[in-house]
Amino acid sequence: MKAGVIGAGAWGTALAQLLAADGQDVRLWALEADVVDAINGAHENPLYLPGLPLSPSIRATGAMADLADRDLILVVSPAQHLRSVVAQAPAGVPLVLCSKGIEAGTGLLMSEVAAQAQPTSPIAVLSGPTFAHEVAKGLPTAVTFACADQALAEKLAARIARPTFRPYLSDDVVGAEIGGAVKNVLAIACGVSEGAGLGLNARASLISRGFAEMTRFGLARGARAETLGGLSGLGDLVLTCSSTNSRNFSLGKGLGEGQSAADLLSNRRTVAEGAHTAPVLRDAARAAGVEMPVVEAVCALLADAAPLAQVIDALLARPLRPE
Ligand SMILES: NC(=O)C1=CN([C@@H]2O[C@H](COP(=O)(O)OP(=O)(O)OC[C@H]3O[C@@H](n4cnc5c(N)ncnc54)[C@H](O)[C@@H]3O)[C@@H](O)[C@H]2O)C=CC1
Ligand SMILES: O=C(CO)COP(=O)(O)O
Repeated sequence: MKAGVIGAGAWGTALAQLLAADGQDVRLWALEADVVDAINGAHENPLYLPGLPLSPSIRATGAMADLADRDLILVVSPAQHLRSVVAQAPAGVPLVLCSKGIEAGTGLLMSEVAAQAQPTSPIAVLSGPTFAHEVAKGLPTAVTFACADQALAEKLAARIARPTFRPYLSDDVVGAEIGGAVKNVLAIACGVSEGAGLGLNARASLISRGFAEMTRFGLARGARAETLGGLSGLGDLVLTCSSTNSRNFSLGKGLGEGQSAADLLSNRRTVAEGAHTAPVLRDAARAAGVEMPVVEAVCALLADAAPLAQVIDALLARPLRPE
């Protein structure tokens, strides 16, 4: 069994550790040479997953050609870089997409991007409530594992499942992807609420009304309601909207405390996917005639286009309507 992982950020490193925990040969492609050296030398990733000893059976590389002998590849780059890394991956090898987002410029989901970049590679999606550091420590975790081909899904999920890591199978690839992409934007909204001291009632309302937005958008794009209400939708929404362990929630918290989006987004090493997804999602929703007022509010704050008090007042002053 020869798995490869593309992307040695927090999540790619955690997934490599999960796969290698029983001594399996895992090859991990990293962008940064110092990350390659640290993983191969000291068996750690101080840049993206500090403080966690990694299995010596993970071999890091900076050369995509070193993944040529892999029979399964997990793609874990930031969403906006998925096209370029998948284009460099070996052709025809099953790809498990673990990035969460929508491509700027095209409005495509990650599976659609990957299908364009590697048309001969079978594609699956792994998504759900998964803080990287918890998975790397072996804490219990469940995810949605979606693939149009259910026989392949069973085979691949069995390769990835571990005693504390439980994939649930689905054939709703679009649903799994939309949940993961939209919840990042809603997590920014919940962070804003926290930073501005709006209280727990406000947060619960944002989660519920945000879930209504996710459902409306997902159904319009062909997702199934039960997928959106599952691990990759509601499950991940609840996780990411509740903790400063989430980069998206933390970004929102900064906004809610009055910091500017420009300052919060400049020079960050780690990715807050919701900031990239928000404007693309807003445009896609508008084009589809789907109302997403919470997403619109997040976009206004990210663009530093309106004062926080005005954005909050506008959300609360919307016309009364049936739930
Ligand atoms: N961290 C987490 O707990 C989870 C993250 N994810 C998703 O995984 C994806 C990757 O996130 P993380 O591993 O957290 O990243 P991270 O924020 O820990 O690290 C940033 C990553 O971006 C890479 N990068 C920067 N510029 C790049 C370029 N030009 N081309 C390719 N890669 C580049 C860096 O090498 C690094 O691997 C995101 O879509 C995220 O939403 C999904 C589930 C959990
Ligand atoms: O996707 C995640 C957990 O499932 C990680 O969330 P953040 O990217 O907001 O840290």
